[in-house]
Amino acid sequence: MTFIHLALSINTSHNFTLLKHNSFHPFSVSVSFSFQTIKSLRKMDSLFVLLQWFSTSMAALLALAFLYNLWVKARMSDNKGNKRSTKQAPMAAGAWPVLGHLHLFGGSELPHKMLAVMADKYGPAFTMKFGTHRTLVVSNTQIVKECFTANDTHFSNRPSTTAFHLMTYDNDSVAFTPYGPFWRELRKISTLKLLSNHRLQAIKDVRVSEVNVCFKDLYNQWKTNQNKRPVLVDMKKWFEEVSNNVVIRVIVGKQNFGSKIVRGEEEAVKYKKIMDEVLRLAAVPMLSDMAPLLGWLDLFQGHKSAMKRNAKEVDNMLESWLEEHKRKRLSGVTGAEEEDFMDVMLSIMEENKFTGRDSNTVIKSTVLAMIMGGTDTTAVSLTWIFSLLMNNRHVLKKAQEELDMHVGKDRQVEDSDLKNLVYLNAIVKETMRMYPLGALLERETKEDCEVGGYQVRAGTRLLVNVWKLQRDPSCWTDPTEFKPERFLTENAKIDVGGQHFELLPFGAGRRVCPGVSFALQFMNLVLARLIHGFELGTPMDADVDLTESTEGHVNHKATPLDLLITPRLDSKLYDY
Ligand code: HEM
Repeated sequence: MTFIHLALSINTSHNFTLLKHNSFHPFSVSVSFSFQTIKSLRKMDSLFVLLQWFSTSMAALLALAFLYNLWVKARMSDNKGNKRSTKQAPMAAGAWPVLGHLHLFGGSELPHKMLAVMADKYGPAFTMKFGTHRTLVVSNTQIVKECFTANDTHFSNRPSTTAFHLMTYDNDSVAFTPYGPFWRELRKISTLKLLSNHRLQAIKDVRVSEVNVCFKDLYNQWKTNQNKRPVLVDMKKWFEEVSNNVVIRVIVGKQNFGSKIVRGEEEAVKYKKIMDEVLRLAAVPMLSDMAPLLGWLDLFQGHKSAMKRNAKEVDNMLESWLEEHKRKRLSGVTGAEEEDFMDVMLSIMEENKFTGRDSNTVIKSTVLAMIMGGTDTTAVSLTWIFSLLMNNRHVLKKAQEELDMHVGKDRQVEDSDLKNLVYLNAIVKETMRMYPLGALLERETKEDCEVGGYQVRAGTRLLVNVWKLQRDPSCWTDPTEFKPERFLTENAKIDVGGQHFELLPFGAGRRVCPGVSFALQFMNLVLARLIHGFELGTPMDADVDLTESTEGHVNHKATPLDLLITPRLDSKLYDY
């Protein structure tokens, strides 16, 4: 009401001023005409009704304009009332209706490399349209820092896809559920009960024993090799095997599971088949995810029904593991020291039910998120580490010297040695700098915010070009060269935990990867054991092909990594 009154008084006095001062002005003709018209109308009965109608309409209009103005002002200022920019980040040229810039992708060029070239043209923050999704692409340390510090709560949702929705219980999953109390609780449980340094220490023996199984197997491959010459090993497969051994053991308690995949045991082989299918289908581009208008075309490809079929198999597998765990708990077989992550989740869910959520689904989704987060990622990273080492033999030699100095040649490397192996640690960081698995990090804004001086509207997707960031010449000297030494000298203080925005292989902010310590501890142990215990070579001493693959969600090496392996320690040390 107050606004209407205010508007009314402004309206009246304004008209009056006009009438008074414009008598001889060219405008005065019309103004005095209106004045005269109103005068004569006053004589008619309807004059007051008309005047009332006119002023009420004007008042309503002005009130609306006033409210609109307030709303615009509110959009233009943040929670603290500071003025927000109205500037929009530049939009890349070449967007098509419906598809946006999607048509530019899908060729042989890797998306992160294409976006890096575009950033050189449009700047460190620019906008694109992926189908109907407006997306802000950022690739500069300062701007990325703004996203994950001042604006972190805004950017704390991760967009899902049809594949993840159908196959990974995304709404109940720590990896995809929207930021909020449920996510916070799941994240706390996963961190405290599986991924914290304390928990990693507690399950150290289990982890190391699973690594040992694979090393024993590697040694036996050489031992049974004719004439005990170097044996050629498919290292990509071997890394998958060892990472599955460790992750499946600590999460669902199954021993030597990854090794059984190779030996052909039914359950392990079935698991591998199902998980490979999840990864394959998750990499299939679905039009409905980008341009809902064209979503009907997905029907012709049949991927959606394949996803549903596979989701059923994933669920059956997890359900049978859950039933096994419940039976064991009922029979009292599980002691506290033998508890795996699924056991821990079961006991937590017995006491702490999430309202409106099915406990079994929450357990299955969390277990699946940990398996998916922990296996492929570490195996692919190890493949990159060894590929780079084979192409930089001086680095390999220096790492072996560090091991010989700290560990000697009379015993195997232990978990406790890792903290002293600074050069090895630098090799891992340098590899993750050059070949980040998540070359593009994706998030979504929940609210309007400002990034790099540009207005970002709620619902906009954020794409951080980690690959470009980690090769930025203003942050890194000789950025395209493999130089682990940089992490011992000029970049010694930079780590991978998400606090240094020029190096983000595990992401940043609230949704940073919770498995950083788990992954580093595991990868450093495998790296140390392998280069300490074996001489490594390539067939014909050739360089390893470093082509990155355009398929899938992680940035992996396109071709196999076959290495020649020969033990370098006394044979009695291989009886792990
Ligand atoms: C070399 C190994 C690994 C790499 C490079 C990696 C990388 C990443 C990245 C880039 C993200 C997204 C972070 C963000 O949005 O800011 C992520 C999320 C996640 N990772 Fe990892 N990861 C690795 C190992 C692991 C392991 C070992 C686990 C668990 C056993 C794990 C579990 C997860 C989970 C659950 C999330 C989702 C977190 C959330 O949304 O709250 N990751 N990881």
